[in-house]
Amino acid sequence: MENIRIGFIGGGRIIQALLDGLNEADYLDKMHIWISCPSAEDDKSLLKRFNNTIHMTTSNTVLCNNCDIVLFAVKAKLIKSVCQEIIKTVDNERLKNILFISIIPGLTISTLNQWLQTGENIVRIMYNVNVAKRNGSYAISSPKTNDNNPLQIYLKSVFDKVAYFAGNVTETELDIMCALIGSGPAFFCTAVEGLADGAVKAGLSRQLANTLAARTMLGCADILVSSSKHPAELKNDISTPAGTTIYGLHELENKGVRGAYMDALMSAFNRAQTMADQLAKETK
Ligand SMILES: NC(=O)C1=CN([C@@H]2O[C@H](COP(=O)(O)OP(=O)(O)OC[C@H]3O[C@@H](n4cnc5c(N)ncnc54)[C@H](OP(=O)(O)O)[C@@H]3O)[C@@H](O)[C@H]2O)C=CC1
Ligand SMILES: O=C(O)[C@@H]1CCC=N1
Repeated sequence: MENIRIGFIGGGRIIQALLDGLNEADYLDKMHIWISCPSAEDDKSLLKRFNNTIHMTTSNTVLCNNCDIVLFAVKAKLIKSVCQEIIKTVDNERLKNILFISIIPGLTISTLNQWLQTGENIVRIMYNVNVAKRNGSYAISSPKTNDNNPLQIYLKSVFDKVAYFAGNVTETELDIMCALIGSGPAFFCTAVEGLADGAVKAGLSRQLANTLAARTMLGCADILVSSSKHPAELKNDISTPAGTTIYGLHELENKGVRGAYMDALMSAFNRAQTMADQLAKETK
């Protein structure tokens, strides 16, 4: 297992978050990691940042020829051309031995399979930027035939170092999780930013307001995760009758904050499904 080589096609923000987390787990130097991206030749900042523990190339073909697991981490609009490039340039037998992973929202295993034509060696994963601090969440969607695949077992052991495993789920559930865990950090950031802005308006310094808003969210999440308390219970514990909190909560209800979060989740989920449909049409 220790000799398994993982390649990332695309080395952007979500891959760097994963590498940060694995580095913090003291695991990066025990792995064999390749990254391919157009800027690999000119930009050595990732090599520096990870102490040359990774290999970088501009060639997706070189990466596929050197890796057992290949994870697609490019923008959705590029994925078809990347797959076409790979099937043209990499030997067919080699392609069949690779476990392909996609973290691209919506993109289904069936669409990827039509482009790659390598059988059932395709798995979808969704995870989030929180892996950078080993506090991520992830889920897998894969054909049953991959359950005992040593490459998938190894991949899971890697993600387990930096993220909570939400389970083996259907592809629709993975799209819901894309909205909840993938986009969720951005949704929470808007709450942190709004609360901090309010504190600044009331007179607190920007730095203190940002730090305290974020730390308040962190502490609250810790209680909810460790106690399995319902969020409404914690909210009720905090709300003194005729006190400050219930006045603030009334404002949030007047502005429809819960409906706004529900709409945000549904909109992100629907977007993943629309992207899936658009990508599926590209196979025709
Ligand atoms: N950001 C997030 O929180 C999450 C993102 N995702 C998904 O992951 C994917 C990547 O997202 P993210 O990391 O944020 O995006 P970024 O824009 O940060 O990174 C994209 C990467 O793709 C590389 N790239 C561009 N063209 C090619 C090519 N032809 N071959 C190989 N690599 C290429 C870029 O390289 P260069 O810089 O050299 O151009 C860059 O390293 C997206 O599909 C996104 O939806 C999924 C879950 C969470
Ligand atoms: O915004 C996006 O499309 C990606 C997927 C989840 C988080 N970022």
